[in-house]
Amino acid sequence: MAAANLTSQTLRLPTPTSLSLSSKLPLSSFSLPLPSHRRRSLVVFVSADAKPTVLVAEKLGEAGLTLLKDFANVDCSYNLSPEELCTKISLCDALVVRSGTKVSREVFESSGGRLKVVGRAGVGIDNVDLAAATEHGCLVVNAPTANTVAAAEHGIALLASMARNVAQADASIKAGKWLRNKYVGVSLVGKTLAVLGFGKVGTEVARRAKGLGMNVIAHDPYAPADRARAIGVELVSFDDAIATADFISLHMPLTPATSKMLNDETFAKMKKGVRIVNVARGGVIDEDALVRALDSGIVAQAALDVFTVEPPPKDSKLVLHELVTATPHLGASTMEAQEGVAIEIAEAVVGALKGELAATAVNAPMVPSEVLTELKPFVVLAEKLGRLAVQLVAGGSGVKSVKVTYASARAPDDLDTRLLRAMITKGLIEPISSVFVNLVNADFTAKQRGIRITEERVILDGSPENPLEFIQVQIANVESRFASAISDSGDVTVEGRVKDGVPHLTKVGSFEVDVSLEGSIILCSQVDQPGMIGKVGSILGEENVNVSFMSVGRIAPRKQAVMAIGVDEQPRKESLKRIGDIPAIEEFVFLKL
Ligand SMILES: NC(=O)C1=CN([C@@H]2O[C@H](COP(=O)(O)OP(=O)(O)OC[C@H]3O[C@@H](n4cnc5c(N)ncnc54)[C@H](O)[C@@H]3O)[C@@H](O)[C@H]2O)C=CC1
Ligand SMILES: O=C(O)C(=O)COP(=O)(O)O
Repeated sequence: MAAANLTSQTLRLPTPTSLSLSSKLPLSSFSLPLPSHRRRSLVVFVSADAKPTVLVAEKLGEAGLTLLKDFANVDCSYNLSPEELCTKISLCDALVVRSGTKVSREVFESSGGRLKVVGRAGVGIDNVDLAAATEHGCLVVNAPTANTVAAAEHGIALLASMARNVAQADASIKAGKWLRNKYVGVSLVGKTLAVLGFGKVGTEVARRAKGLGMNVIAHDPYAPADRARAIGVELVSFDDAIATADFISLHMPLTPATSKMLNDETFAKMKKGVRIVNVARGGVIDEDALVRALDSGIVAQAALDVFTVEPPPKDSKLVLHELVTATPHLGASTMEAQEGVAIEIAEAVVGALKGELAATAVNAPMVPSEVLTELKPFVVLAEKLGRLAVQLVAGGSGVKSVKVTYASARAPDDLDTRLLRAMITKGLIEPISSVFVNLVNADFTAKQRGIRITEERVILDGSPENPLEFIQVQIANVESRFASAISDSGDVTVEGRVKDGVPHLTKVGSFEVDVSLEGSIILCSQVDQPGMIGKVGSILGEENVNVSFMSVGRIAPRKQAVMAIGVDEQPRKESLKRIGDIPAIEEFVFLKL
């Protein structure tokens, strides 16, 4: 996830002797104990009571449909027009598509915030507007592995049938002809195949092509050379690949960087008579330039499964070209792949609707479940610290600059802070807006609201058993509703730790306190003196407000102090006024968690 407005740095400090170690919680799933009126999972926000509705907009294998139906109301509506999709989507929590449905910005806008998961039953997500999905807090998941072999096999099928003119010869014999001289082909053995895009499909194509006796080279700026070497493939530059190859097979995703990678200029650098296979995306080739290259003889033949516009126009020069073998985007269309993809996507969509973090998330960080289990109490702490900090800011002072400090005995690489940062952002933004923030849209929402979050790591000495010792949230350049919350650095500051699995507030401004972060909190500031706890406690008792925790932090005996009181119920306005009226109390604030 892009985090353009984030910076981080690392400091090393000794471990404070007073630190208590938090215990690990045994957790089977990831649902956060938020207040019941806003009980939401981290990733998606589907009401626990109602069965979610999943719109399946393209044909999906039966096994996947069964999995979806076990959990949700499933509406299978194929061939919807863009307008029909926009109308239906406002009634759906999840949408499942293949490559034939454009999930545009209008779809997210039309959903009215209800659409929380888009499942792409396949690999390529170029038909989904990922930026719009992220802006709308909608998780996008795909099924990245189940159709790899099918796509690779189709690539090999196209390669071999193109080389031997199978499709053209078949059409000719069916037209009553017997043209043995016209359809003399070329051999594959000993020829050089350049695989462009050495990912899952590209690797499987390379492996199979080697089995056919081809010399395989590959170009992929991001692929590790040792993975290529392991199957006897040499990684080369793009120019070397296209200049050397007798056959070129395309396997990169369609992105702004790969769009029209094959164009007049690059065709001109190819070996005359090269043959091209495309089972990736039509848009990686400039199709008009390919027609020109076929006509001029630079490209001897092309075998295409994918097109810039699908289906291509009936009079497409490319499809009708006699040197072109074409199939209607069949790469993933085997019985086995479709069953596998359907199961893979149904599991991902159901998991996401249940609030689990998806392993195949495209627009959110993937957090392994063991990391989640360990981080869970800190995730709760992070959100609550964000909530407390923002409520301490006086109205009118805009939150623009937030510094988060994570203190841990672990090495920086061992602590993934994306989840914590997202939850702090959620805590900071939700109390002051109507926006729901989740892991998908947290960084985007912060950036959009002009909030710059900087992260700092403090590396503690000592046992790295726990992921974190404390988290501190500081909001700079703001006034506070509670002056004592301003620390020596001039920032609104709150700090918390996890104790026995429960998040605690342990610092407000420069005052050390200790109150568990359950229910709500009253903070009072006064000059330390006997009887204060009793006075406040008895007012709350008379008002039938249950106190869960009380703690006083002070500079020194009988000097300035902050009293933190955890309460289970929200006190009435009058009760709070009575507390404020206690003569020794200089200021007080009620904070909802
Ligand atoms: N025709 C069909 O039915 C199917 C098509 N596909 C398409 O095949 C493509 C590859 O799929 P997978 O191998 O599963 O994805 P993948 O993500 O495993 O591999 C893609 C590879 O392309 C590389 N790449 C990115 N930019 C590149 C560039 N500028 N030049 C060269 N390589 C670049 C990446 O580093 C990555 O290794 C995708 O576009 C996908 O949509 C996949 C399955 C079926
Ligand atoms: O998985 C991919 O990227 C594909 O291109 C397969 O597309 P499909 O699901 O068959 O429409």
